[in-house]
Amino acid sequence: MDSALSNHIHVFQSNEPEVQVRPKQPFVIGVAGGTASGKTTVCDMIIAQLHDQRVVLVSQDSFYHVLSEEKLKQVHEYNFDHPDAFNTELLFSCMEKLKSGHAVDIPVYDYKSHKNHMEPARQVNPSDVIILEGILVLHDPRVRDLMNMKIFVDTDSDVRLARRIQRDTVERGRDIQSVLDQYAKFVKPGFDDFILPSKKHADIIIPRGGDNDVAVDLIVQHICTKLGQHDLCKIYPKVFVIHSTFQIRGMHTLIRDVKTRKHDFVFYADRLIRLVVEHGLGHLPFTEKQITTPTGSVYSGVTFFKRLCGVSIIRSGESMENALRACCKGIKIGKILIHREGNSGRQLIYEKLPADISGRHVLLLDPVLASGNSAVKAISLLISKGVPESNIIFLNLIASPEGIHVVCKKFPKLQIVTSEIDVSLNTDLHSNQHQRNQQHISCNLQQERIRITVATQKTISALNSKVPHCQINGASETQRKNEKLLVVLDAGLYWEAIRHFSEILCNRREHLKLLTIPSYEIGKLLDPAWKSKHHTFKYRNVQSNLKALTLKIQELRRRVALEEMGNVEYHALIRLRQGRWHLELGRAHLVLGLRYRPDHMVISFIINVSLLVIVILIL
Ligand SMILES: Nc1ncnc2c1ncn2[C@@H]1O[C@H](COP(=O)(O)OP(=O)(O)O)[C@@H](O)[C@H]1O
Ligand SMILES: Nc1ccn([C@@H]2O[C@H](COP(=O)(O)O)[C@@H](O)[C@H]2O)c(=O)n1
Repeated sequence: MDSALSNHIHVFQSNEPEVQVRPKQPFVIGVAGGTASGKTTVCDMIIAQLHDQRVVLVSQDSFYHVLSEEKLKQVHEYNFDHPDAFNTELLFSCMEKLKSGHAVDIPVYDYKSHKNHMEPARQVNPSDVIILEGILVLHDPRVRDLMNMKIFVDTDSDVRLARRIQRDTVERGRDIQSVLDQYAKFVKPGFDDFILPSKKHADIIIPRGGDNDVAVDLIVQHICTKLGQHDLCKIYPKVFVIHSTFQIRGMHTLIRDVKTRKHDFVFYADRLIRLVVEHGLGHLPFTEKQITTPTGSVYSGVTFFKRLCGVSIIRSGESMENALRACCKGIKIGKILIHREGNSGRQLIYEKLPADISGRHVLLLDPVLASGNSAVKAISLLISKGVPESNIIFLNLIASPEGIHVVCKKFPKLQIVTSEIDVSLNTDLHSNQHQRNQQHISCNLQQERIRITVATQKTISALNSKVPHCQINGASETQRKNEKLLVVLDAGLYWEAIRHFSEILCNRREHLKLLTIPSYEIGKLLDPAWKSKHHTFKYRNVQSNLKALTLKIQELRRRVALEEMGNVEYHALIRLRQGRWHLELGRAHLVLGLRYRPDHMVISFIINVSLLVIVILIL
């Protein structure tokens, strides 16, 4: 160690206990690149964007060896672009101290005098983010290993030379000739021999340096995510965030982008969901197992825990079901529907859970954990059904810090697996961004359902006017039931609507009931107990040569058997375009009826025509 320099670069202990001073490790970023590539400019941009974090910048230049008077006299012969020009031992020890939460004093380098300014030295305090910048910061493996993120600023050499001439003549007291001589003799060879080869260690290469604000934005977002996750994962050891890579950040960027098209959104959301599900499965218990391979050797492995089930929080949770099914063949999936009342109130509307759920590990599915209120309601329900808290793994794509606090404080043994903790969900949980996230997550299901729901609501209100109120016990009760029914229908739970609200539904006119709630037959498959005496249409009457329709019914049966209740193309089944109403419904019914039940249809057709004639005659 240079004695002159080490006198002035010292490391000191904080007086307070370590854990109180720095409860977490700082995030260390190394920024390397050729001379005048824009390293300092990129660092300044990162620091400006990380305005709410404590960031310190350390320059490798501060660790140039102190030159003897003799060397200073021949300074134009000195190679400042060789690794040996730096006191890397001291640099390493300072960075190590900073990383472990200790403050250090570092001198400020003066390029005009080629000296480290001893007085005053710069005190660098431990911070959330430490950026180490310099031409050769990626050269030494020990220094590299201290870094959480390694960046290489890659700028064209002609541009760098031009900048260097300008900068060194204006700011560093050099003339053009000396800059060019130094460049040819030391700077360029140093770049080729040491700086450029260190590029391979970089995690991120930024072409065009400070001009590349997209790269800087991505880096800042990544750092913010890491910083947010550090805190929460430390406070709550049962919170697991899947390892963030630029692939994952890229997918998150896409699913948040308002310009992303629906099918791209679904594709990337599905990819992320799959990663979360796979990660979540890794948190399940296992038992050790030895097997014999085809070559006769014994392999000591593990076997998965088999008593599992999924539970999705309707509606967005359903968008995670396919990923779970793809990973766990034949897994049972239950459902919980929670209705929001005001900002914090939640009402449980509907639940369908495996009867033996108390003996299973439960993967609770909801892509967005925002306020945590719905999650708390759903988890409380699972616990009331006998599921131990520690047997629940809550899987989501995006979690807000607030949601994590709410859930983890109430259920400290429950595990949360998420792909990202998003602080922006905190600021306004009911903001447009949040709503967009929610809509995005479930858009593939929702768009379908909204159309069906609007149509169904119209039908229900149209039908209500036709149902004599005396058939139901009291108008207010009817209203309440209708309201509940609409929520259930809104969730696409048609068979459940039929099962629980049969007294409202069974008095509807036949064809409208059939056409607006075509899942009736599926409901029957699920629960043969419900029967309507008014109902006449039977899909089993469909002629066997109508292959397409038969295949569709088989497909529906298969999906019902798998308990896959969402996303069924009901309209396609009845050959009706979605979003169409009265006329097309009537026409579709007439066509279907005439084809499959001509006897019935002809009679009702005659009755209708007769009624029409009577009305015309009266008028
Ligand atoms: N994108 C840019 N466009 C124009 N000039 C730039 C740009 N980035 C940096 N510079 C200039 O180039 C010189 C070197 O930039 P700097 O960020 O200090 O590079 P380094 O830290 O890699 O030596 C400075 O004078 C700076 O103002
Ligand atoms: N006394 C010195 C020390 C260093 N240099 C040159 O500075 C370059 C590194 O600084 P950047 O800001 O350009 O990254 C390096 O290439 C050295 O040649 C110097 O000229 N004099």
